Amino acid sequence: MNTENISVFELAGEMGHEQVVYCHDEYTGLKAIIGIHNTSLGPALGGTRMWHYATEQEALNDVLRLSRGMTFKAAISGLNLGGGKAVIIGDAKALKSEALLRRFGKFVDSLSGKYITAEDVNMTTKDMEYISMETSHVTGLSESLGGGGDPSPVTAYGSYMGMKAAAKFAFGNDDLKDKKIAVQGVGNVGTHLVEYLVKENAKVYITDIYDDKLQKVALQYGVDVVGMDEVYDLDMDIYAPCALGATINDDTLSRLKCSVIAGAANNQLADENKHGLKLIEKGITYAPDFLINAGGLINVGMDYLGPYNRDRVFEHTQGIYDTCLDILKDAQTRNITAQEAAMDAAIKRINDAKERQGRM
Ligand SMILES: NC(=O)c1ccc[n+]([C@@H]2O[C@H](COP(=O)([O-])OP(=O)(O)OC[C@H]3O[C@@H](n4cnc5c(N)ncnc54)[C@H](O)[C@@H]3O)[C@@H](O)[C@H]2O)c1
Repeated sequence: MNTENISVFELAGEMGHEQVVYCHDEYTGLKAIIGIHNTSLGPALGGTRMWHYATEQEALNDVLRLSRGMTFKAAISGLNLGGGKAVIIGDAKALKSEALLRRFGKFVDSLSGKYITAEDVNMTTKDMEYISMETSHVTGLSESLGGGGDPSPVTAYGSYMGMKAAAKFAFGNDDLKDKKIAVQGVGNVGTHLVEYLVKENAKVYITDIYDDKLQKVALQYGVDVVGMDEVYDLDMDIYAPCALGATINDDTLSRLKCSVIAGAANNQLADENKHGLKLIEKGITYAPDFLINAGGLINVGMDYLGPYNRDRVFEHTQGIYDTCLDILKDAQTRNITAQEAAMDAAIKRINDAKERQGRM
């Protein structure tokens, strides 16, 4: 969609946003936009991203797109939370300061809990600490401050659960022993995922941009390294994208020989509809990304709703297995893509809440 000449109201109307808040502070140089997409299920939770956007329009598009995504992720995860997100415009290295973050915290506070912030790209747990000096509507604080800490192990666990459910659907059982699995990206999430897979005696292959990371993980877990492009031609049962989005596209779909795709990366399908349908045509079972990578959100969400308990977080995240299996069966019955079935389930939960509130 060309959004250049569209007003904020038109854009928000088209995407279903409730509120868009512009935050400005001359002294600290703060320019931020908070997007509150939907609060039917609860307060809108989503991280703050700091990015050097080329234009304000680009920042607006990003915050609207990301906050909308959070609504569906929270809904499908069974959390009583809505979807929101914030962007701070500017180069984090040059502009980020305690004063700017605290000023931003005051803006978050002015929304009285309708929006809850957390970490995202170019933000750290330390930054969350500064924000928390001005508002209690922040989550993702470090463990030393009583927060849930690093969400990546939980995201990896949820992705692992989603992968097992997809395996059950595709192969008739969820045992990953001897399954050939390629993990693309051994960063925070990918490395934890490798650990789960190795424990189950899967045959794991890894790839990454950075050779040092690859060697370290290969040595630690005894797994094989494959080339960054070679991974798409690998003779494998399961492909687990844990690096970038849009790796399922026209090019890779003509090469992938796997039976299952299940990984943590966001927006894996370059074109949700076109490539979702192509996956059905090729007989590849696809575990919807926003469903199976929701462990991180579950971690920060349960941290905010409190009291935080790591065991409860993992228990809730385990539920991704059943949800994923239900979604895959539903998609098959209705002959629609898994992504579409997952979206329908999320929308249904939101509409049920609206109905209870007399808003439908
Ligand atoms: N961290 C979380 O809790 C979380 C939650 C939800 C979704 N995700 C998504 O999961 C993915 C991984 O997150 P992360 O926190 O592990 O990030 P990360 O930055 O720690 O790891 C990503 C890894 O992918 C590698 N990589 C980048 N491009 C690559 C390529 N073309 N081929 C192979 N490797 C490549 C990077 O070198 C890095 O090691 C991201 O898409 C992220 O948006 C993460």
